[in-house]
Amino acid sequence: MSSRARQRWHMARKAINLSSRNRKLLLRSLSHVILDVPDAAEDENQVPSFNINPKLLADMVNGKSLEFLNREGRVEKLTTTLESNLSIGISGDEDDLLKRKRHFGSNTYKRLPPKNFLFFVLEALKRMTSIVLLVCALISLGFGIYEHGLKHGWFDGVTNIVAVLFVVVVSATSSFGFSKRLQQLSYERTVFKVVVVRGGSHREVPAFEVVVGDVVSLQVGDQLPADGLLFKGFCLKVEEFVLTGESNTVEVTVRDHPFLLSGSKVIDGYGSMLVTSVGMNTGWGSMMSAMSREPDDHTPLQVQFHSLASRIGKVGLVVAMIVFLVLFFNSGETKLLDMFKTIAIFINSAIAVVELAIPEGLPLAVTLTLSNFVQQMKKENVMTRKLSACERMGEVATICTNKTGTLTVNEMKVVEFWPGRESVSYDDDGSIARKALELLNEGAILNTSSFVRGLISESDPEICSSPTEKQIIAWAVSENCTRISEIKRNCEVICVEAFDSEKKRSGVLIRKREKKEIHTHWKGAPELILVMCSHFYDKNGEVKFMTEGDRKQLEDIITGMATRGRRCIAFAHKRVREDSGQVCSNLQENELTLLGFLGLDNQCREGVREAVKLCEAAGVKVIMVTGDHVHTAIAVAKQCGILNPQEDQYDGVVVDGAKFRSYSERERMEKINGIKVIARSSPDDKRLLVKSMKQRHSPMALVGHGVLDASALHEADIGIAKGIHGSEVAKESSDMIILDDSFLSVVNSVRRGRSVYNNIGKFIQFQLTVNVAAFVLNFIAAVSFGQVPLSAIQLLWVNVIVDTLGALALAREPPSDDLMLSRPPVNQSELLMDSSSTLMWTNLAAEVLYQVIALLTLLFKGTSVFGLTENVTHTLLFNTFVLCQVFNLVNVRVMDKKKIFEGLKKSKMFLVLFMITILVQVILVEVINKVAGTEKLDWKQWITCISLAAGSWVVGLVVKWTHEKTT
Ligand SMILES: Nc1ncnc2c1ncn2[C@@H]1O[C@H](COP(=O)(O)OP(=O)(O)OP(=O)(O)O)[C@@H](O)[C@H]1O
Ligand SMILES: [Ca+2]
Repeated sequence: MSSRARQRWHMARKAINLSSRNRKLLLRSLSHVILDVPDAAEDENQVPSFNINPKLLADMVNGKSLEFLNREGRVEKLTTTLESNLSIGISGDEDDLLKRKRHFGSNTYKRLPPKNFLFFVLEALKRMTSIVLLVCALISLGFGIYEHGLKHGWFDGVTNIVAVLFVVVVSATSSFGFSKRLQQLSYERTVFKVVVVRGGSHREVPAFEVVVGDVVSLQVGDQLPADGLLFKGFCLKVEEFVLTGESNTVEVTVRDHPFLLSGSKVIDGYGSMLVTSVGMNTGWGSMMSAMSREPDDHTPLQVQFHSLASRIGKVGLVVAMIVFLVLFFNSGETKLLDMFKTIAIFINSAIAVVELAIPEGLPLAVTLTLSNFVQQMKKENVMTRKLSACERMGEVATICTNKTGTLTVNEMKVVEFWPGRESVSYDDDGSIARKALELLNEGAILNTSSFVRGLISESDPEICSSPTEKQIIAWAVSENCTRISEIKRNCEVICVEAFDSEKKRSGVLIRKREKKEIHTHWKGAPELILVMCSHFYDKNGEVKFMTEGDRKQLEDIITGMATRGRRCIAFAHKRVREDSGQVCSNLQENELTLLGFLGLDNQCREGVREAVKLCEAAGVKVIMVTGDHVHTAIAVAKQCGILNPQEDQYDGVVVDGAKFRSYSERERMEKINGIKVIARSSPDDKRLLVKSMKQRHSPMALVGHGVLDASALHEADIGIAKGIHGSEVAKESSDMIILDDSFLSVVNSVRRGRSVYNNIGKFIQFQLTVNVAAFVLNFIAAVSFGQVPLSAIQLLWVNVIVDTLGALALAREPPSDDLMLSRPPVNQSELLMDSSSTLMWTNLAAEVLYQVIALLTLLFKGTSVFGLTENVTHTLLFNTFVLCQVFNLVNVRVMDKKKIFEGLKKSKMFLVLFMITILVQVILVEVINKVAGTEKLDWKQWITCISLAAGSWVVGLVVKWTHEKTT
């Protein structure tokens, strides 16, 4: 026996032994028992893996019990108990992770089982129209059997029932598919990554893989993946998640308040935590579990169409009743038996009228289109978090975007260095004063919230941080040969003020271990740093007092750099006297010495200029909201084509954030139209911008990334977070995430959003043409002949084409390029009413008119003029009707273009469905005549049908041509 087989045999024997001891286990399936055993076997050998009860740990953090923590010997002791290490984390190998998951559980939460298909079928069955139709179909079945006996009488009744069930299944499928999509979205919404330290190196892992004992690095904007204890941190503030759903800001400190709750958000500072409970042991986990049922996120269009479909259905019912009554009172039957016979036929007609009238296809088409949108967008680097965003994207009239990484590439480059008043070019002999440069490097390395991923490689470390900080550190390392580990070894960080877009600067307080000195380092937007300085280092390394003249000169340097499009960062420093042992905890903000400026170049992304142009053509305004200097903003805006080369700061197109904030509400509303760039903005400006836009009822999309952008993202019509450099908090408040951070993806989703409306418009046109044409035809036929001309199975087939094939074929139509050209954004409230839909309505009316006339002529004249039998006439009618719809589908696909075959080759789905429909139609007419109630047609008759159907193309062309001439 191989060792593996022996092992399994061994396990199985153990299992049986075990289960015979424990009767309960036997009740479970055997495979389950066998799988369970390895734990038991292992547990027997190395009894309890961790000497602590997960429940107690959970209670400690939830109850914030310092007492318990102290009893357990604080974080240090707990770390040992949890077999972790505060500096190198857990080992993170498979066995270790498995052991932790077994004892403490994994960081996932139980989800309620999703609603199954049957649920939706029952839902659909419960609708009034379905019930009425089903009852009618049953009655018609009863009459059929009564009249013709079981053998011959069941057919029509059963076909009717199938037709009703078909309607039910279609609407259930669409709701089911939609609920699955929502579930997928709600799952994707909860997935995020965190940085953990395992085996001594930083790694990014999905939050649900975090285990108890993990050391997690926390930065501004992170979401806490689990409950835990802070053991190292600076000015860490979190917005705490409370079970009631409220949130409040809490300062977390290592000594007095180290408790961190899962689901909270870091809004300031940074730190590291030790994970103590995960998954269902946390308050967040149990809440998420309770909420895991898919949210009710129906989009406006869906709501609109659901109610439209059910309203039409009800109207259909009423009309059917009228048809029935008219027929009944006109029939003049007196004998009871005959009366029943007639009723049965009338009921069949009534069902036909209603079935064709209900556009179940509408909600289905919307659902399919939206699903398709989400899928396609994912391929194009956009993750949809809220389904309604798909539609709203098509309405967007303004896109407010930041600059760095979105309009520009994610990478920056240090291209200018000004120690003091002179710039340094690297071709120089490197005669920069050592002292100042050393301090600057120190500031660059320590005054940051970045961390090095993996093991530190001194020459080329992989730094995780914002593009700015990444570049600054890379510059210090490569140009100045700074050794990160050496600096970190020599200095201890005492206090930190982390960078955020509001403060626009960051600072640290460090203690030099050897020299016993304390230093303050600041870096940030140069104007802000300059005002804190009283001295400066000049190029030769001398500290000089900053006269007004010097200050002016330095300001000019800053403006000059900005005009060249650089992001400028100033560095300043101060040595603070070591007060004997006294803990120094605040950063000094005056009398600093300026160390120098760095200028970072940030090129525009490829294609941004074209994308901005495209937006302009599409009537979408682009506003750049950046934290950068006014001149930097102008330079970059000109590069991207947001500003014309002549436009200037003084034209009202560019405003300073401070000025924008100071406007009164009215002023802001007046000016907002002209604004194209907001510079030196704070996150609050974005909120003000969103608010004003909302007041103007102009739908807007906002791109954001920082933690402070969250509320603006939330309030914007469409909040778009950046995938790479966006904080978790920003992502959480967004409707969409651009995974590649690129502005091009935003523009692309506008195009896709428009195609959602476009495709739905096409489908409405198609579906309503069939509905109305069939309805009118059947109504007239029923009233004049007492019977609809189509047999039950023919009706069923027509309904299949109408409700599903059309939706399937049109929902996947790729967006055409001209969706963005010379077309204003869609206006939701005017949907189906605005100018672009006039064509749709005219088209619809013309098609219906043509079809009804053609078909009625066939119906009324078929027998009398052409001498056809009644059955051949009806087959001709049926065939022409179906072919008309298929031809019209081709016509509708391109809506307003005259070249109806353009791009047809690319629409694979469309072609396949087109072929299938025609094939089935041929089979119905030529092969299964008996079942379908048709008569074989000769080639002349086929040509007649096809020519009549092709008439719908002619009608379409005429309408499009007239539309073009009149507009
Ligand atoms: N890590 C940092 N440390 C210190 N100062 C910074 C840092 N990053 C940026 N700054 C300074 O703060 C200013 C604003 O930067 P911020 O990152 O807030 O811009 P933003 O609002 O995100 O704009 P955008 O992303 O459009 O460029 C910059 O011009 C720069 O001078
Ligand atoms: Ca229908």
